[in-house]
Amino acid sequence: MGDDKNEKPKSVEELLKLLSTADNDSATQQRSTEDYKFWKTQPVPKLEEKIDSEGPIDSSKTPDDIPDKPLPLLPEFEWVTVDINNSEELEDVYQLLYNHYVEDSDATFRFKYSHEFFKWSLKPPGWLKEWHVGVRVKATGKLVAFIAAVPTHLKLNSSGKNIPSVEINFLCIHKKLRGKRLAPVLIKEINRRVNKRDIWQALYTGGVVLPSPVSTCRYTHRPINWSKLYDVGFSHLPANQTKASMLAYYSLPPNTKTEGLRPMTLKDLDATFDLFVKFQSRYTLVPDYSKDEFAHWTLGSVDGAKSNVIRTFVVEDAATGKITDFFSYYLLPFTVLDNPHHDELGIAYLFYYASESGFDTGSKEKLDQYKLRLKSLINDALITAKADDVDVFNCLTSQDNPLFIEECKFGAGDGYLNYYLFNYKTLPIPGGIDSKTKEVTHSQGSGIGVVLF
Ligand SMILES: CCCCCCCCCCCCCC(=O)SCCNC(=O)CCNC(=O)[C@H](O)C(C)(C)COP(=O)(O)OP(=O)(O)OC[C@H]1O[C@@H](n2cnc3c(N)ncnc32)[C@H](O)[C@@H]1OP(=O)(O)O
Repeated sequence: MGDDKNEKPKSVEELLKLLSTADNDSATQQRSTEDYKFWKTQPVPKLEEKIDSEGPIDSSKTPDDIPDKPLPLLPEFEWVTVDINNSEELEDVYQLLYNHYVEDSDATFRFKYSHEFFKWSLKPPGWLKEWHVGVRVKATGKLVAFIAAVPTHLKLNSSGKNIPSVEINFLCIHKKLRGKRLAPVLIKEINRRVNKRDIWQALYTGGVVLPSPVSTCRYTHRPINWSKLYDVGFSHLPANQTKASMLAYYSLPPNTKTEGLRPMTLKDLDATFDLFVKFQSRYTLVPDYSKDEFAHWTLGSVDGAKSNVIRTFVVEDAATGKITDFFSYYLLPFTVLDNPHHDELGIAYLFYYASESGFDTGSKEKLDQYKLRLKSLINDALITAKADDVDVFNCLTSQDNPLFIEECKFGAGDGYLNYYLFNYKTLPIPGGIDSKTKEVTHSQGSGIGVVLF
């Protein structure tokens, strides 16, 4: 965690880094597109390319041009469509990801995806079963690889283009099958299935540097339960501090401060959606959600049942009844292995938010007012997250996050997240960090207005 240079982040940070940066080292950085055996064959911009115009890279195909059958696998494996409505099949995905997705080198922490988390992230409105693609061992039925697409529309506010797309996520191969070029086969298969539905663009993120990121954001972390983070080895005690001083520094008031703050309900949907749509125009790359999609992503379900994965709060003006602000975050804990005191770490990730105070930030005075409002809202998010047993609150340098990161005591981590568009060229989008030093640019936000898991 970067709030103190003396802290030496260990396993949790390492885990996030694996998810977010993987081989973000200088050796990888120096690869040219020609070194990417698979990616150099795909419709993505080259690393060396200077982009001067925006638009699809290959727009020559129709669904009829796309093969009806997947590429062949080795005879002992078979393609499957995973039915996540079937609890046994969902459990297969859970087990594959739990055991093989991302792990720190000590195997101390693992992402604790839940069935509910998968249902939320893999079943937004318009989801298709055939886009949950697996590879099973024919003899045993064991699921050994997975990749998923969910439908979305992306909007590039730079050009006003609306792009029917998918988000690709949860690419995972069993550890024993790594390095065997199965990933390109999975990517081609999900591409085939998506193309068959006449969709030709995709958004995906990753730590790996591939041809070619449209933006790069950095992870930042805000300790909430510092002593627990210290106990499990996430936070370290800086030489010039005491445990008491660290606890005092990260302590939070018991109650939220914003007047009219309360959990969002279905009856807030119309007003919150309008606020969101208007607010999102400040970023370059945003999801163009329908109201149904927005309801799914902010409420989890529209049947009134409390979600265990997504929290959304609105601010209602007492005098006018108007929704003036909202924020949301999702919960994705870590399992802590082999620790005598703790078996779980509560983790929240900032998701979407909006504030009327962001509509006019033209003057310094207005910008300062907006920054103050953001600080106050995010502090309240930390307080509500604490009540949900969250131990650390993470956010990227996407959206306007750099405007409150320092003020709200988030520390810059080692993890970077690259954003990619498949089959679409666009000018580079600022990711809230300096392109050379990679430090958070506190004076301005980023152009990335979309959040993936
Ligand atoms: C229009 C619709 C389009 C749809 C498709 C849009 C594109 C979607 C793209 C996918 C977005 C996924 C978003 C997420 O889910 S990001 C999460 C990725 N998953 C993990 O990190 C989990 C743990 N790791 C694994 O399970 C494996 O290591 C994976 C599966 C990642 C690679 O397996 P393995 O280690 O056994 O490798 P290989 O021998 O089979 O294959 C090597 C080739 O694969 C390229 N590689 C490695 N990692 C990634 C990566 N994260 N994105 C894209 N490509 C990647 C690599 O550069 C090399 O190509 P090239 O260097 O030779 O060229």
